[in-house]
Amino acid sequence: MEVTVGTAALALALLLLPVLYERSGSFRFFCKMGFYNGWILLLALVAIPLCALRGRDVENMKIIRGLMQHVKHLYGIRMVVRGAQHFPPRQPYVVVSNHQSSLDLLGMMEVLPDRCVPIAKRELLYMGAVGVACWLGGIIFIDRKRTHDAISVMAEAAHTMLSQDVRVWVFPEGTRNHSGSMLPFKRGAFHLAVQAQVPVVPIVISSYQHFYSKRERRFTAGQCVIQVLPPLPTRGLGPADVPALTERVRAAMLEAFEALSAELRPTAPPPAPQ
Ligand SMILES: CCCCCCCCCCCCCC(=O)SCCNC(=O)CCNC(=O)[C@H](O)C(C)(C)COP(=O)(O)OP(=O)(O)OC[C@H]1O[C@@H](n2cnc3c(N)ncnc32)[C@H](O)[C@@H]1OP(=O)(O)O
Ligand SMILES: CCCCCCCC/C=C\CCCCCCCC(=O)OC[C@@H](O)COP(=O)(O)O
Repeated sequence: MEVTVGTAALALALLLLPVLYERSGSFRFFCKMGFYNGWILLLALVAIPLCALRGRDVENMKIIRGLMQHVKHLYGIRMVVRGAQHFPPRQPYVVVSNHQSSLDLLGMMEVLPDRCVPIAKRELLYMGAVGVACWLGGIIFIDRKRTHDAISVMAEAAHTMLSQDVRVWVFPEGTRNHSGSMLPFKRGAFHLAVQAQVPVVPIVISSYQHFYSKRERRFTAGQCVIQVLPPLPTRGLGPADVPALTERVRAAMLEAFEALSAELRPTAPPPAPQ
């Protein structure tokens, strides 16, 4: 008897889920984000055995990129890449991009150059299969609570970039930023570029505000532009030039971000007839 009541309650709950999904924006938002994380976890489980054949190797980022590229279609996000010709063809460089949300992974995987690894917070390593896949992909981990250690990891990365022909992707805001603008930039990426004497390639991912907002629990289909800006050379620059370089790059990115926001902002609906 108890089992029957339990089964009936479960069946009713399952029947109600689609109704709830249809009616409640918040519920839809949590489902979509939950599925996003769950799907990436599943993809990581697929990636691990494929990547393990090579061991920890930046070439594995091609496998991770390939596995991730369909995810935008599941969410109806149309991605347009502009300025891809700005990527220097055959040399190491440091990519810097704005960081709005974990959805940035989709934009990153859309344009991630070959032999390019992100710098990520150490906590990602502990996310089960995702952490293992990231480790196998050669992602560089830093402990944000230990500035000195983070700086020595970056100094090591400067050597690896040159000796093993590796590119590095950094989110210079240092954390996700939902504000619809850009936080001040931390200087690690720019020290890295100057130490390795390689160019900085800024990438701007347009605002998600018109289709995604964590605060408003809104997540619909939408369009996103990923704009690659012209690279800035660092040859001949030293540590003293880093603050000015950081500000120059941030100003260029902010200008592009605002131009894209204005371009993509949905136009107001025409006034209703009187
Ligand atoms: C299929 C499965 C798929 C799985 C998904 C896979 C994809 C996963 C993708 C994951 C994506 C995940 C994405 C993520 O996880 S994003 C989060 C992690 N990323 C970052 O934090 C990167 C940006 N942060 C920085 O660059 C910071 O500066 C660091 C972390 C380095 C230090 O930060 P901290 O806050 O501790 O200190 P500070 O910035 O106040 O700096 C202190 C002083 O040191 C100077 N300084 C800094 N650096 C260097 C240097 N190298 N050489 C010499 N000096 C250096 C600096 O100028 C300053 O001096 P001054 O200027 O005040 O005099
Ligand atoms: C054994 C433990 C199992 C735990 C399982 C957890 C499963 C999680 C599954 C998938 C997570 C997919 C998203 C991973 C990539 C997110 C990258 C990201 O955006 O990191 C945030 C970081 O840039 C800034 O961090 P904060 O904004 O400072 O915070």
